[in-house]
Amino acid sequence: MIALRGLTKRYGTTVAVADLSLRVEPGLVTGFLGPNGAGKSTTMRMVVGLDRPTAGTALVGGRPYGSLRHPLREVGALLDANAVHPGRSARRHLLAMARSNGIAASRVEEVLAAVGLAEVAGRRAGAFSLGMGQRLGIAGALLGDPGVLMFDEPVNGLDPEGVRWVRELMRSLAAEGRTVFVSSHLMSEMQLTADRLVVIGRGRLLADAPIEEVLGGPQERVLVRGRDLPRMLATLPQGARVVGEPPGALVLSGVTAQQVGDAALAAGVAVHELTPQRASLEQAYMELTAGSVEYTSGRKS
Ligand SMILES: Nc1ncnc2c1ncn2[C@@H]1O[C@H](COP(=O)(O)OP(=O)(O)OP(=O)(O)O)[C@@H](O)[C@H]1O
Repeated sequence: MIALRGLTKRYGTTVAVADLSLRVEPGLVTGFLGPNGAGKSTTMRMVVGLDRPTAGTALVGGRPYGSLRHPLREVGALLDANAVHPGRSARRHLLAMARSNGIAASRVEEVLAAVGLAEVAGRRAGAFSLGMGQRLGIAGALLGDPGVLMFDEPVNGLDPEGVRWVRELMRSLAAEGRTVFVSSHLMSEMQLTADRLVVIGRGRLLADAPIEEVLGGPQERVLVRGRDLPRMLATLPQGARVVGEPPGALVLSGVTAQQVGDAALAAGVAVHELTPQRASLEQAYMELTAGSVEYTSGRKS
């Protein structure tokens, strides 16, 4: 578990992280979201002792990172995939990390195979592609078989197969009972991967909840396309509302797809499409962070 209490970081007059208190629980994938500059990387860096909090605490398994004897066995982190000596091979890089943390050299071969780098492990890390660098960073995080894992933008630069691999890896690490804390700007990917979400903006906590709650619960919308839709509206149950009118269709809330289908049948209206629509995380995220975006393009929409 990761526990933050009143965690605060200032750089001069910039408040990067402001009084953040939360727990990242084991057995779940917790997504960490926020606009550029929101303070995600700074928060993660403080958890692993790379930055000193101005105030507050960050604990891993109940202890400060600095007091862990073999930190890589407690918490693995992918924070900056470029933080590898470019002249070193992937294998030598991992062997050096293993040695300093009392980890068996055989584990290096295991993680190289797990991330798909076994065949290129002898090559200079400096010649790696962005995606290979990410895989090497993930290998480093997994090296000590830790109970807590943090990944800052792990799918950055990965191809679709790699993105899917990361998703499955996160899910399986959580299923093994580990704590998985992962930041990303890819909302569609987070929607598929995370159980819980922590959203911050300008260093402050905006949401800390199960993903379903952030998405606004199970109230579905239903898109219906067909002929004579206005005729059908009269037969819908009470509570049904039209919330959108894309060309040739209606978007309804307050009813299920089944109720809409039944109402259409009762009204003798031909239906060409009937689709339940879930709120997208992107939409929910945009609404949550609307007031906290630091860097915006000039265009207003
Ligand atoms: N070493 C530093 N010196 C001064 N300011 C810093 C430093 N590191 C981060 N900041 C500032 O702290 C704020 C938070 O930055 P941080 O990198 O943690 O955000 P982030 O949420 O990870 O952003 P992104 O999504 O763009 O990676 C920003 O305003 C940033 O400019």
